[in-house]
Amino acid sequence: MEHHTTANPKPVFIVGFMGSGKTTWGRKLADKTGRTFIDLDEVIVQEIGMPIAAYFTEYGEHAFRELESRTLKNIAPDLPAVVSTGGGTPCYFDNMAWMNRHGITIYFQLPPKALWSRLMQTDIGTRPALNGLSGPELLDYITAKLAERAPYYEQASYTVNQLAVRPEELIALIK
Ligand SMILES: Nc1ncnc2c1ncn2[C@@H]1O[C@H](COP(=O)(O)OP(=O)(O)O)[C@@H](O)[C@H]1O
Ligand SMILES: O=C(O)C1=C[C@@H](OP(=O)(O)O)[C@@H](O)[C@H](O)C1
Ligand SMILES: [Mg+2]
Repeated sequence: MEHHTTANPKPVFIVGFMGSGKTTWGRKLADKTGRTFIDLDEVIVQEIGMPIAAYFTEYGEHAFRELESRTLKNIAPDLPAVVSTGGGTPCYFDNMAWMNRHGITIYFQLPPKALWSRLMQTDIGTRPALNGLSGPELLDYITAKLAERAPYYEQASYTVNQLAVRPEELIALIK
């Protein structure tokens, strides 16, 4: 990928619910396009020196959202990066408008059931926004939370069906 030149130098922001594959696909997409990969949660974890769940417990969600917004806006506007955001990032402050102004935004859309089955297979404790829920209660929670967040996600430049999209289609979007 060394010789790849990126025609579009703006950062690409991937948005969507927890479990939609932002981190997994973001990394792959960056690899395939020669862009720098940035996982917003990982940058935050590096800075605070503790897991996000521990930060939530110690300082509360509001402090996390402020830190998240500040970290997002520290990303250089001319860095050709793929940025995997956190599931809540677009829904606080003017973050979504900021991302749309500074880069290309892609919403990874998935139905609640698909998100649920993925999240059920991960360590739920690492995602404080799930409140430790599992089983049918988690599905209800995902359904309600997704309905609340969808209006923000839908402001993205592109919405893709994450279950059907092929990597080449995503690459074409950001060329
Ligand atoms: N395309 C996919 N198909 C099936 N499982 C996936 C896919 N992409 C990601 N996953 C799984 O779903 C979980 C959440 O993925 P992750 O990339 O961390 O999502 P996000 O960053 O959006 O929360 C992980 O366990 C991952 O292995
Ligand atoms: O949806 C949310 O509110 C959150 C999602 C997480 O990111 P992922 O979507 O990558 O799990 C992380 O930012 C934090 O735990 C809060
Ligand atoms: Mg992630």
